[in-house]
Amino acid sequence: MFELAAQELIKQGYDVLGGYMSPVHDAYNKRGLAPAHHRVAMCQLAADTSPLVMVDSWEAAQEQYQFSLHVLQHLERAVNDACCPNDTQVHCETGATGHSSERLGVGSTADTAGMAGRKDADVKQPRVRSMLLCGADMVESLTVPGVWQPDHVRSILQDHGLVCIGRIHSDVRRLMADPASVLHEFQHNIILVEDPVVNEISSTKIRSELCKGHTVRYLLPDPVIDYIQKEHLYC
Ligand SMILES: Nc1ncnc2c1ncn2[C@@H]1O[C@H](COP(=O)(O)OP(=O)(O)OP(=O)(O)O)[C@@H](O)[C@H]1O
Ligand SMILES: NC(=O)c1ccc[n+]([C@@H]2O[C@H](COP(=O)(O)O)[C@@H](O)[C@H]2O)c1
Repeated sequence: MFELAAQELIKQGYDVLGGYMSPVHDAYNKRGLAPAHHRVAMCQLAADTSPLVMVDSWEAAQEQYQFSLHVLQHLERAVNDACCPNDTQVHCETGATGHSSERLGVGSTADTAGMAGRKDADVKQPRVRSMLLCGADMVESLTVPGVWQPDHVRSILQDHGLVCIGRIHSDVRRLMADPASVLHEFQHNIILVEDPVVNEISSTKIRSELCKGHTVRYLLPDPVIDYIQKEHLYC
């Protein structure tokens, strides 16, 4: 997901600093999830060899569940504080065609955005913006009543933006074409990326295969598989 997102953003003229995986808080209570400290450790192992992807354990470490908007806000603050002190930052408006002066972090609530960046006290640095990276099923969920708070959806779309990786069974283009939809209103802030190699990988399916004792080799990085076996997760 991160590689596809970064490739598309760079093609569109963005300056991508990196991607963050942010494992969800245990209080999200999604069935089948391992405890957060194990998910943070597995994400770290998966990101270890990536020059792009990092892990942010802030969300998982909070006292209660955090909404995705607040995770994006935290990430943006943390990256900007680390990249450049306040007095060396400038806000950049994004033009319709050129984003080259904008620096981005991409966040995926996978149970995601990024940073690197030069620090030059003498030069005004553009502010980094965090974006939500997710699959098309999650973008669809933004329009399902009761799942997300409408003001959060507006802020995510307006202030941050979305990178959406296509998933079969999810038709985001159709939703975006509906003039009544918030996705239509903010379509200029939604970047759709089609995976050239369609994959139906789902974390629920992987957990289910693990539970049956079946192989998941090549679906997960080897160090993550080793960790799952060592910690006896998902069985
Ligand atoms: N194969 C995939 N293609 C595109 N996006 C994906 C894919 N798998 C996961 N994602 C996205 O990654 C994010 C985190 O997904 P999550 O960990 O909930 O896994 P999931 O596979 O969507 O879960 P489930 O098995 O419950 O559907 C979501 O935004 C989801 O849409
Ligand atoms: N209101 C919200 O901020 C909101 C609602 C639903 C899911 N999410 C996030 O989406 C991610 C994936 O959730 P699911 O695995 O349930 O699709 C999680 O990180 C979760 O926190 C956020």
